[in-house]
Amino acid sequence: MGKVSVIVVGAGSAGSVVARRLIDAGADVTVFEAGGEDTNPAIHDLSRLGELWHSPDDWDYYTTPMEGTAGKRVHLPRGKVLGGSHALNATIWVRCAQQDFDGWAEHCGPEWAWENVLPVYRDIEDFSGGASDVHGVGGPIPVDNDYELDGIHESIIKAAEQSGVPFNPDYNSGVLDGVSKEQVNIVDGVRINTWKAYLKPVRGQATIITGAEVHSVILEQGAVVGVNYRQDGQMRQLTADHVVLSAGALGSPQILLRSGIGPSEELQQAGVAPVHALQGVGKNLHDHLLAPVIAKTTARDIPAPRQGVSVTQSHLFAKSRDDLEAPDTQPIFFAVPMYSPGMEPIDGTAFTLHSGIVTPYSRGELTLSGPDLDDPVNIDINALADPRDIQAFLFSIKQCRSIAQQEALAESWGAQEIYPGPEVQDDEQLEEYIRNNAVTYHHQVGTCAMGVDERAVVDPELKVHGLTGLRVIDASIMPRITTGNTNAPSILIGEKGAKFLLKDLGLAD
Ligand SMILES: Cc1cc2nc3c(=O)[nH]c(=O)nc-3n(C[C@H](O)[C@H](O)[C@H](O)COP(=O)(O)OP(=O)(O)OC[C@H]3O[C@@H](n4cnc5c(N)ncnc54)[C@H](O)[C@@H]3O)c2cc1C
Repeated sequence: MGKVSVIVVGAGSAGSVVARRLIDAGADVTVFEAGGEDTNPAIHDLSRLGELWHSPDDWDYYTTPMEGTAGKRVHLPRGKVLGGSHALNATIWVRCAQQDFDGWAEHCGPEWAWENVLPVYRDIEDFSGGASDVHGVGGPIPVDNDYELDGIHESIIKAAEQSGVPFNPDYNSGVLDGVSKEQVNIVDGVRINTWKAYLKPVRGQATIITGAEVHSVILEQGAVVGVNYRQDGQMRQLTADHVVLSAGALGSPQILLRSGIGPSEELQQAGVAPVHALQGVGKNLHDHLLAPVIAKTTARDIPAPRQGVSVTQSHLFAKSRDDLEAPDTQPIFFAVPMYSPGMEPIDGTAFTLHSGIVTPYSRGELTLSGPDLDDPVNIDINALADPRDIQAFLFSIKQCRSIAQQEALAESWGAQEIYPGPEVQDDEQLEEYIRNNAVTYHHQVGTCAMGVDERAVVDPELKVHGLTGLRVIDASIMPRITTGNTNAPSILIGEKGAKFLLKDLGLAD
C-alpha cells in the first residue's frame, strides 16, 4: 500500500505545523501556498515590520464600511508568503487565558481544556528563562524574555506602575494581569516563525507549491478527494486522501464557500451552487481592536528603531470591571506614532499607547461576492456593534491616557498627548474618537467555528461536519477569541489538529 496522501492548504502559523507533523509520520504531503518565498528582508528584521503592509507578501484585505467605525473601512493585513501571518506579525508570544480554553472545552471536550493545552505549549516553546512547571525548553519556537528593552519601553512600564498597574514579570505563567515586557519569537535579531522552525528544515521531504491559490475542494458524494487551484494563471487539480485547510480565518472560509459548502441561500446569491449546507461558514467573524493614544516627546527624542527588534516591546492586561475572571483589555505600546488613517503626522518623535479590547462581543461575517478567485470578498468584522465593547474600550483608553501623564513619561520624556488631544474629554467625545480611529489588532478568528451546534463548522477534532476527508486547522476554528494575541493559540491548534489527524489516518496511536 502506498503512503497516505494529504494536501495542506496554507503554510502559515498552523499549516506549517500540520505539514511537519504529517511528514514526520510518513505521509505524502503537498502544501499549497498562495504566496511566495520569504525573501523580503523586512520579514526577518522586526524593526522593518511596517514595510510589509501593502507589499506583495500582504493579502491587503479591507473590511466593508462599518457603522461601528463611523462608516470607515479597516485595513486587514494578512501574510501571503511562506510563514503566513507569522511572517508579518510582531511575534508577541501570548498563550492567553486558561479560561479561554476551559470555555472551549465546555462544548468541545477535555482535549481543549487548559490542563491538556499547557503541556502542548510547553512542548512548542524554547523559553529563554529556562524550563519550569509552566515553561518548556528545546521546542521548535523560541520565546525570548531576556532581550534588552529600549529606554522608552522601560519608561512606559514604569509609568504604568506609577498609575497603579502591577508589574508582571511573566504573563505566560498563568496570570495575565499587569504590565509586562513582551515575550517574542526572535533569535539574534531574526524572526523565527513556524515555516522556518517546523517546515523549512524538511521542505525536501514534501511537495511545496508556492504561488498556488486554492479555489475550492473537490467533492464526490460527501467525500473530499482533492483541490482545484490556480497556478500561473491556469486552473489545475490535485487529488489526495485527505485535505487540510490552514488558510487562516479569512482564507479557509472562502475556500469552503467557493466549494459550495456554507449557507445555501447566500451561496446562490453569490453564484455558487450549494453542495453541502453549513450555516456557520464565514459567520462568527470577530477580532480584537485598538485605538491609539499618541504622545509627542518634547524633552528628548526617542532613538530610531534598533535593527532586529520590534518597535513594540511592552503591553499590559487589565480588567475593565471588577467582576471579570480574566482581563478584557490589552493595551500595547509602541516606540513610534501608530497613526490611524487620516491623522496628521506629528513633528519630532512620539510613542503610542494603543488602548485595546480583547474579549469583544461584536460578531461579523465574511461572504463571497462571486464564485471566482478574483471576485472580491466582503469582510465585515462588525466592529463595535455591541455597546459592551465600547464600555471596555473607554476603560482602556482612559487607562492609557493616565499612563502617558505619569512622571516616568511626562517628566523624563516631556510626553505631551497629541491624540486624542485635550479637546476630547467626556465619554461621548471619547467614544466618537474610538469609532473614528479604531484599527485591527490583527486577530481575526471564528469563521469556521469548532463545536457541536448548528452554527459549528468543524467538530471538536476539527473535521468539517457532514463530510469526510476534510479538516480545518487554523485560527478560524476558534469558537470564541482568546484573551490576547492569537498566534500562540493558532500554533497550538496546529499541534492539536495534527494529533487528531494522524490518529485518524492510522499514523499515530
Ligand atoms: C500584522 C500582524 C501582526 C500580528 N501580530 C501578532 C503578534 O505579535 N502576536 C500574535 O500572537 N499574533 C499576531 N498576529 C496574529 C497571528 O499572526 C495570526 O492569528 C496567526 O498567524 C494565524 O495563523 P493561521 O495559521 O490561522 O493563518 P496564517 O498564518 O495567516 O496562514 C494562512 C496561510 O494560508 C495561505 N492561504 C490563504 N488562502 C489561500 C489559498 N486560497 N490558497 C493557498 N494558500 C492560501 C496564506 O497565504 C497564509 O500563508 C498578527 C497578525 C498580523 C497580520
